[in-house]
Formats: sequence, structure tokens, C-alpha cells
Amino acid sequence: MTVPAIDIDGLTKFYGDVRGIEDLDLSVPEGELFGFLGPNGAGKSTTIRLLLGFLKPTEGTASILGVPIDDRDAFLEVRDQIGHIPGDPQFYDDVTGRKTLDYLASLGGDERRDELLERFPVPIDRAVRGYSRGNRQKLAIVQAFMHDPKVVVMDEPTSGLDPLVQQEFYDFLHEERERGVTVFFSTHILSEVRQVCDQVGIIRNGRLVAVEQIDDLLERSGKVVTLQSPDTIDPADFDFAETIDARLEPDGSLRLVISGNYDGLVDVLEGYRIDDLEVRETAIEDVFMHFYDAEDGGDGYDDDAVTEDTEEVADA
Ligand SMILES: Nc1ncnc2c1ncn2[C@@H]1O[C@H](COP(=O)(O)OP(=O)(O)OP(=O)(O)O)[C@@H](O)[C@H]1O
Repeated sequence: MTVPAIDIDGLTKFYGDVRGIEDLDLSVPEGELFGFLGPNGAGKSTTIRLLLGFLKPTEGTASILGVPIDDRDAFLEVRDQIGHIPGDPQFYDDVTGRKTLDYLASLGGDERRDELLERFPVPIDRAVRGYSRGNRQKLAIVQAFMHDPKVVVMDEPTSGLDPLVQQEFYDFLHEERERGVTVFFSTHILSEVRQVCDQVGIIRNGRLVAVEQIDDLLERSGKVVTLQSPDTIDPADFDFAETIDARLEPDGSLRLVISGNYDGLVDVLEGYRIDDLEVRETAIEDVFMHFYDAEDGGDGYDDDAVTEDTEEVADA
């Protein structure tokens, strides 16, 4: 049996009384682009920091490339096969990009540095203090991939990148996947998940609520049909077995979400005159909305909770 690139087992982190994540189980096979999607405060950064050994779990464990994160010695040995882009990349501000990369190269290697810098150029001989947000992020990308890691864990890696660089980065990630690299990245950007990922894990209020293949999710979520007619439309006519939702819009048009075949729809349409008919894929926003439509809402943060217990593990 092949070992998953990332295996998370009952992983739990409480900051005092505040739930970071609870009882997370997740397995990411090698060579997969896995999106970890959740709104602000859902527990994405907590998961990533636990995975990289920057935080100690309250309970549970995880492994990367078969090595448990709490086996510090073994973990240090696989560290050069792991890349990481933190949520808020920090560098020594007075040091140039080049020296920053020189230093990091001395720890883990840099055989892909030139190729990456060509793709994600930064003002390499300028002190990092003068870098824009996007250039900092590009430097973080270069350092995460320059030693040719097998697994890369990234916390909202496209934040601060302009749309062109973002697209370049998505293309790059697909190429990495072709090379067998496993990528685990958190995001709250829905369209990003769709564009980039094979599989998505959806986290809300510290709990994993679903793990789905993107294609399955979209397939199950159906298509959106919009119908405009000079006749009065009765949504009840469109209540087929395949119907997920049928409602009238304020302008009198019908918005129908349907999964499966169109036979029933075609039959009913015979009874209507049609001004306009549009069939489109469900917007990814609609697909995910019900996962976010929490009764308990927000980020699960209890204002009265103790927050001192944030023990960080130095220098993981
Ligand atoms: N150091 C800390 N001390 C106390 N609570 C924390 C700490 N870090 C995170 N939390 C809480 O843990 C929960 C999960 O936070 P986390 O930062 O992991 O979420 P996130 O999904 O990464 O959010 P964002 O998208 O805003 O970065 C939140 O309720 C947050 O307030």
C-alpha cells in the first residue's frame, strides 16, 4: 500500500477554550493538488501550522511522507522534501532577496532557483524591506519550491499576487502535479479551488465538513437554467426528480437548478413561449454556499475564552 503524502488522524488543537480544529481526519495521496477551503477563522492556518510542527496538537496526529509530525528527529530528516509557504511570509527586511535565498539554500538546496526566479521575478538585489506584497509572495514561492520538494504545504499562497502572476502560479502548480509533487494549499477563494484542485476539503468552525472531488461536486451540483417567457411561469411545472431548486426571479424569469437529464424540462418547455433560455454551469460560489451557511456562523471564537495557551514550537 502506498503511503499518503499527507495523513491527518484525529488532529485537534484548542487554544485554551477556543477551538482551532477538532478531530480532523484527512488523507492526501501523492501527486495530488488538494485544496483546503474555508472562510476566515475556519482553522486552515492552524491545520497547516500543526502539519509543519509549528504548533503542538492537543490531540491526534499527522504524518507527511509517512513520518509522524511528533517524531522530531525523523521529521527533520524529511524536511528537505517539504516546501512551505506561510500565511504571512516573513523575511529579514534588511537582507536582499538574493541573500535570503542564499541562506535558505544553505539549509535545503536551491537547484531550481534560477528557473523559478525567471518565472516569478523579484528585485533580487534589493533589500526585502522594499518589496511589495506581491514580490514578497513571489519570494516565498521561490523559496518553497527551489529545493525541489515532494510535498508543498501553502497557506493562502496567492494572496497579494496580481491576476497574471496568479495564473502563472496555477499553471506552475499543474506542472508540478505532473511531476508527481503533492500540493496542499489553503484558500478562501472558491474559483481558485475550481481552477487548481483535484480534490477539496471544506473546513468550517474547525471541523472538516466535506472532502470531494471537484468534478463530482460540480456534477452533483447540476446546471443552472434561466428561462424568460412572455407567459406567466409557474415554478411548480418545473418540479422534476432532477430539480434541485426552481424559483422565480423578481423580473419574472425562472431560475432552475437541475442535475441529471433534461427530458422533463424539454417536455415542459413545449407549453411555454420562450424569449430567452440559458444553461450554464453552477457557479462554484453557489455550490459551496450551503457548506458555509452555518447556523452557528462566524469563526467559532468565544470572546471570553482563555487565549494564552498558544504554545508555539520554535524552529520546526
Ligand atoms: N494564537 C491563537 N490564539 C487563540 N486563538 C487562535 C489562535 N490562532 C487561531 N485562533 C483561533 O482558532 C480558530 C481558527 O483560526 P485559523 O487562523 O486557523 O483560521 P483560518 O481558517 O486560517 O482563518 P483565516 O482565513 O482568517 O486565516 C479561530 O477561531 C481563531 O480565532
